[in-house]
Amino acid sequence: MDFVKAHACGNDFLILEEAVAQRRHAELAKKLCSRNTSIGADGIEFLERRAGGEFFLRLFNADGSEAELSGNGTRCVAAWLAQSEGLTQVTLGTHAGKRACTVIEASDPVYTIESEMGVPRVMARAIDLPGVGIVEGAMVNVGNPHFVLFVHTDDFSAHGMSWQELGAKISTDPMFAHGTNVEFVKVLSKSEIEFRIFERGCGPTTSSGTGTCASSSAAMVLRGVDRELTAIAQGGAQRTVWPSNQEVMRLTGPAEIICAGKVAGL
Ligand SMILES: N[C@@H](CCC[C@H](N)C(=O)O)C(=O)O
Repeated sequence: MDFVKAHACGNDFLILEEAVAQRRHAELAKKLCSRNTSIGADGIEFLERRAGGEFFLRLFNADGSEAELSGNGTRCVAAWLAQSEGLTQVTLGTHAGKRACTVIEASDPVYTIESEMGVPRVMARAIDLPGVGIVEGAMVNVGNPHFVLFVHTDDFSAHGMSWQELGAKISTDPMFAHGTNVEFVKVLSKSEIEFRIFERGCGPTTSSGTGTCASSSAAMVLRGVDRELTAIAQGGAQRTVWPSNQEVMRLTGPAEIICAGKVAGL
């Protein structure tokens, strides 16, 4: 079975052709994303080639759960199609709708790509978390679900817990029927935020495309920061542009093709 591995600011993905999955998506994700016993990744993008040259992506997290989309994963696939097929503009279907990607700089194997990420929906919300109490934040939908908290601590801790510990609790709390991604956001200035990510289905990651959009849109709507932002995660910075609440957000960041190979025994 052929695979490609790519990453965007350390958020890493395997890319497999949908045709090889044969309904084993969840099983393959759990197996191949394992970092000690297989290739290792935060998720798998299954790339389906449809009639008329259209593409469709199904994203499975490392725990085998299926998500609506990934921002970084989508960009990794766009980078792969740029490298392997010379496509500099590509629209990729996802369960959250189509995402148009444009290569704005190619320095193989690193591609800088701008993606249209849909219209974020931001709703301020306080949740009552068992054993923790009331947690103020925002539910944000950018195609997939996010809960964004604003923090002021140096280490992104909140409510007396590390962000990893609190992120795990929020991500799996039953009030989120389908689970949620969680971001801990610090506003550094009108034009810059820094954040940490606890991802539904894989835990802490060094970057997230949808997490970048969720954190940025929450900061724009609820903290009045600029509509063009630099959003810094542990794996690097991405840029977001959101002219108004009704418009599509654009996300720009890198994606790097790491390797391609064959999985033994499959
Ligand atoms: N890292 C991704 C998001 C992947 C999906 C997420 N874990 C979910 O379950 O919604 C990104 O870059 O957006």
